[in-house]
Amino acid sequence: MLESFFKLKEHGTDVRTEVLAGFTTFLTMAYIIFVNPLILSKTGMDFNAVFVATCLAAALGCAIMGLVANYPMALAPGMGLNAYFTYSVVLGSPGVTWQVALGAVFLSGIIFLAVSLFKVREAIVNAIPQSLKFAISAGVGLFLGIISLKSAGLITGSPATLVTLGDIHAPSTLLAIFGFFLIVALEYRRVHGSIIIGILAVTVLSVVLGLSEFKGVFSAPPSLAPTFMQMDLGGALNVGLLGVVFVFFFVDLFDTTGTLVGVSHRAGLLDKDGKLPRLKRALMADSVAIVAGAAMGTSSTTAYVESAAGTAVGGRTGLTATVVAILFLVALFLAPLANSIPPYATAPALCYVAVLMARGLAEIAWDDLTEAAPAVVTAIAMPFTFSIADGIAFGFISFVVIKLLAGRFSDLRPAVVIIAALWLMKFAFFH
Ligand SMILES: Nc1ncnc2[nH]cnc12
Repeated sequence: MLESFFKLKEHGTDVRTEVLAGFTTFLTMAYIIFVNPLILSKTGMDFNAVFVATCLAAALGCAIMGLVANYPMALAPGMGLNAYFTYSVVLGSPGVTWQVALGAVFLSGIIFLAVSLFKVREAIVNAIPQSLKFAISAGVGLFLGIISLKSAGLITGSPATLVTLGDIHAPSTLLAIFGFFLIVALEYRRVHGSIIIGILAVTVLSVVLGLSEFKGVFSAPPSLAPTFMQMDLGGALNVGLLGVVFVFFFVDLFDTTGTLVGVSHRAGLLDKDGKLPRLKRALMADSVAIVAGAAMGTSSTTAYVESAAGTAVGGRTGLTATVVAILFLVALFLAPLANSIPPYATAPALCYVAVLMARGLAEIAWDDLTEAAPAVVTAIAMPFTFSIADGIAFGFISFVVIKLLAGRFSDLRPAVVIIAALWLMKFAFFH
């Protein structure tokens, strides 16, 4: 039955390989069930409810990806947008509650669903300059980088220089540094689950040193009630939040499309035209999980680059993603373990994901100043304004201005000029 449903033989794989691939991918991305609740609960959201929402949104996204799209790609609430949700949308904007932010995620998911079903998606993706696409993902990496350094205690605020070196003798900071080196070393040696091993190693040392409390491993799944159906759609429809909805939609569109195509390319799943044959279904898996995730209580779900770990050990079909979905359901029983993990144990994982995402910088056309300058502006503005949205805005505006000044009018697609003009108006009238 599995054979015919997932067309295993046709893809040159078997049940054993697919199950192994599912376990491998799950282990590389399971850190999100600990990291996501820690980040989102800073907004006042209930930690345990976010933990449950994270597991369920990931399980739903993976199940649709596996059973409907038949791809070995896993999904979960994405790093980057969870930080944007917390630090920029809720903590950074007076009056915006986490309920309103969830409403914005929900709306972005509906737009994503509509755009994926109709042909608009390709038009949008094709209209955005390559260098800005890579700069956005690299900038999100740098944004995660500054957050990780802050939560590790490695940097701190300074009235004279804005940021400065933190207390590098603090035991928690030293543990975070150790965790990062451990993850990089294990990853270099191709140990599966290196990120989760790093998080757990720091947690165990922290408990042994008496810095944090161990609250157990297993329990019945906690209640979802504190965040379930709490989103405020009316609040999110406020004109001042249109930019936020746009950023959730826009970043996820590039994040997911880029990841799906990148991982599929490496796994040999693209057709002879370099396209993903069932991309529409794959994007549907993501948009449904975004909408359901917002209703349950988490920021946007996205396709995970970590899926490459599973395809590297032979995962080729939706059975891999289905196994990941089942494992996320099993993870619902790990709430006490999630509650035992201190922020400085997840900081190394954030920093490692920053390393992965910064890779986009290599793809920028460095020899063309009119491409490189806006790309660098985009990427560095994200950590320094502490906002993915401002980074995107700076990127589009500087791209248009620089191309105009250089007389390179043919490089300017109407969509890019319109987006730049809208951001400029927002800065002029709403900031
Ligand atoms: N935003 C993201 N995009 C792709 N893969 C990820 N893994 C964790 N966060 C991710």
